[in-house]
Amino acid sequence: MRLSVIGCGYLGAVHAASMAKLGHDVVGIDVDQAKVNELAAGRAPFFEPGLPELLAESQATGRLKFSTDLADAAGADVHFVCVGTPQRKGEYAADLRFVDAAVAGLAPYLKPGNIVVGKSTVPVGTAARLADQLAEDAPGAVLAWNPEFLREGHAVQDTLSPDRFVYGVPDGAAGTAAVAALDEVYAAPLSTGTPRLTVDYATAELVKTAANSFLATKISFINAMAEVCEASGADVSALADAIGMDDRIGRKFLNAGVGFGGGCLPKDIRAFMARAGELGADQALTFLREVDAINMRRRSKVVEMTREICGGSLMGKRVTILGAAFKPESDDVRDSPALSAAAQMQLQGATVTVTDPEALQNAKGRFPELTYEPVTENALLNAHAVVLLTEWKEYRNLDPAATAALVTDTNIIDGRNVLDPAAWRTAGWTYRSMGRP
Ligand SMILES: NC(=O)c1ccc[n+]([C@@H]2O[C@H](COP(=O)([O-])OP(=O)(O)OC[C@H]3O[C@@H](n4cnc5c(N)ncnc54)[C@H](O)[C@@H]3O)[C@@H](O)[C@H]2O)c1
Ligand SMILES: O=c1ccn([C@@H]2O[C@H](COP(=O)(O)OP(=O)(O)O[C@H]3O[C@H](CO)[C@@H](O)[C@H](O)[C@H]3O)[C@@H](O)[C@H]2O)c(=O)[nH]1
Repeated sequence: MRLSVIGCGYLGAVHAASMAKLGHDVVGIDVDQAKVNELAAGRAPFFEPGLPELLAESQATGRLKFSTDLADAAGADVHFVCVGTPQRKGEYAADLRFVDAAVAGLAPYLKPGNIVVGKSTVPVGTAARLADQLAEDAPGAVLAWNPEFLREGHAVQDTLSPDRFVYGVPDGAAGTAAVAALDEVYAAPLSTGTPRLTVDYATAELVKTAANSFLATKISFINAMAEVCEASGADVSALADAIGMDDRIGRKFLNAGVGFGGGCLPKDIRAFMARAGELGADQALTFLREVDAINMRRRSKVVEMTREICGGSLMGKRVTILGAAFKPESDDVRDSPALSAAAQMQLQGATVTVTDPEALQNAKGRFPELTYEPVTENALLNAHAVVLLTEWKEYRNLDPAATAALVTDTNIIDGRNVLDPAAWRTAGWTYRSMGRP
């Protein structure tokens, strides 16, 4: 099939390359010329394991092209909308300008029977509004909403072998046509038995925001337990292991620490609260306000712990932060707990050096006031405190004795509960973690 993918960021670039891998002819469109140049040259404009190989492979077949000109999307049968829906400045609500612009820009190039497929995460009600707009601007084109559940760091695998497909489609013949088109696009993964659910627009939109809200709630639940563990001397990791053995609960997403960040969970729970308010259902989601508050408290908590381990003040202290990305295997620093805590420490008078294997360039753009050092050993030199905030493998595998030889004071805070407390203490470190004694 001929496909277009509008918006080639973390979602769209992986989607475009993966669809070409499935055998489709794909054109990826983005307004960012630098990003398109990189992609067109076969290079990934961000770090995502497996994406460079996929880009090279798909481009060698001639089935994957990139452009900044929406006119190049003309001729495609199915158009995927993958543009950003960030949090609006100073508000909780999602900024839908990019989605609106993408759909409006696409309309003149659509032919009757073309399918426009929204993949961006949007507030419930957006698809119905866009379908009305398309009915006027591009009669005969059909809108579907097909939310995406990929995780950064696993994006290629999640796209090619998802847990499920969710199709939000209109009633009647238009819906049948949209389902048939999406089934053809995803024929290969569907043939392996991947479940596929066909629902209305509102349900499809809500499946996505509900899933992210559930994941955020699970993380904040365990972080709330970590607060109680900190007050009582219990061990949150042992607690998570024990409750996670109950199949009804499950161990995944019960890792306590500095909390969740990224371009999805924080903004999605906020946009969901804002939308529920507009719908008069805000009471239903007041718990998400608490989920957000618990999460933000963890960032302040790690700053407080660093202050304590440094003797009560950060003034004049050298602090090394291990990790800048919001999670390992990603260079994404959007709403990164690590950088947020680092900036708070710097404001309290510390000289903060941040290291990360992939995210330093992005981090510099967001927090130019911090010091960045790509080589872990150099970043550790003469530190008064080391704070692990993104659990990259190389930080999990640090040798406590060798690390002790680099620093001024052997103080470490494990903000992701991934180090072995006994090994670090034996090597002479004052070791503290979040929710573990
Ligand atoms: N990142 C993820 O892991 C992930 C997973 C599932 C869903 N989502 C959702 O997918 C959407 C995109 O997220 P992302 O992380 O890829 O964002 P991103 O910021 O990395 O990418 C968005 C891209 O859209 C481009 N763009 C903006 N307006 C455009 C227009 N009018 N025409 C063409 N391109 C345009 C931008 O230049 C940018 O490259 C969001 O709604 C997000 O919530 C993201
Ligand atoms: O037990 C855990 C698990 C995760 N995290 C943190 O939670 C954040 C989000 O992690 P993850 O969900 O793995 O990353 P994303 O790539 O943001 O993926 C989420 O957001 C995407 C965009 O909507 C969805 O598609 C995915 O399904 C959803 O998992 C990160 O900061 C993690 O460090 C924890 O603190 N504890």
